[in-house]
Amino acid sequence: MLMARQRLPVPELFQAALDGDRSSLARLLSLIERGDDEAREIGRLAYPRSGAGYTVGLTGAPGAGKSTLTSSIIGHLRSLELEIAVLAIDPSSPFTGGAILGDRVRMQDHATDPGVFIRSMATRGHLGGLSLATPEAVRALDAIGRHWILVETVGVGQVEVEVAGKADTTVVVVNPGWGDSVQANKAGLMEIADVFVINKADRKGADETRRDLMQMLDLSDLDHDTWRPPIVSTVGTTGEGIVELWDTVLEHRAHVESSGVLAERRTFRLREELREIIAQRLGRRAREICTGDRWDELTEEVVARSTDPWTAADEMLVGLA
Ligand SMILES: Nc1nc2c(ncn2[C@@H]2O[C@H](COP(=O)(O)OP(=O)(O)OP(=O)(O)O)[C@@H](O)[C@H]2O)c(=O)[nH]1
Repeated sequence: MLMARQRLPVPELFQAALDGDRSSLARLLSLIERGDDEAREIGRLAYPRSGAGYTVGLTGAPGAGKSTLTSSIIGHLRSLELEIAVLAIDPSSPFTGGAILGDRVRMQDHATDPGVFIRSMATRGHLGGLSLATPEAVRALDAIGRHWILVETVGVGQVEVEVAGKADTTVVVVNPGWGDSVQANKAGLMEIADVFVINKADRKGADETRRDLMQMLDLSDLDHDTWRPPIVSTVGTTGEGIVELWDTVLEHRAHVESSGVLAERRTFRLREELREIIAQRLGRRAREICTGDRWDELTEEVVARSTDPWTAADEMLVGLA
């Protein structure tokens, strides 16, 4: 049965996922992660069916408690009888699927609940891959009817912040005494945060952290006229503050929907994605045309200084048309 499913053509796999088959959905996401022709085929099938879903990004330094919080959020949404999908993105890891999930024991609490779909995605060695694979995976989940999609990214580096910042609502998780762990990218986190969470609020220093954040928001030159990121305190391990956190996410959603900010953000993101698709295709074309006799000759001419790299590139680029 498993082998048969592995070999199913994409349209049938997609239909099986639409009919609720979880392993077909998992397989679709693996193909998306791989990023070859089948991924594009899935993209074409998913796109017209997507659009109703809403993504909530969760990011923060390793160990900030993202998985614990995600698990509590899942519990809350399930108590409201909502279905949910979680994508755990790890840009720095070459591992995928089960490898990371194995560590996410807390999330495993929900592993047998059909209303919850959890999946890890990694770079598979090419960093650019995730920037295209993540929105594609979100659309596939959206298309099969998961309308709440949580995207958790591990880490606070540039790539993680970029991936997290592409959600409809972005939640940045910090801890008491957070300063040092995220020093390198405080500005980046400030820029993407729609909601701040001080998790581990049971530890000392939570009040100072709140004051720090308030001060940073006061000093920030970001446009907070219509929405100033609220700060919510949580204790992920007990679930304290989770309802307030979720209500704040809902408030933010209502704000971006009614103000037109959501439509603007989505248009911007799609434009960026389109640019990225074109850049990747042009990159591939470039590799294709940079072979053969004329390429070898031109390289030699550049080495011999009988021509310069720019003139040589101009000649090769004629082949791109
Ligand atoms: N005291 C306290 N501990 C917490 C709280 N939330 C999470 N923890 C603990 O913090 C540790 C890290 O939590 P995780 O949820 O694994 O953190 P994470 O951010 O997902 O970590 P990575 O996946 O490694 O990035 C675990 O031992 C949790 O039990 C909290 O509110 N208070």
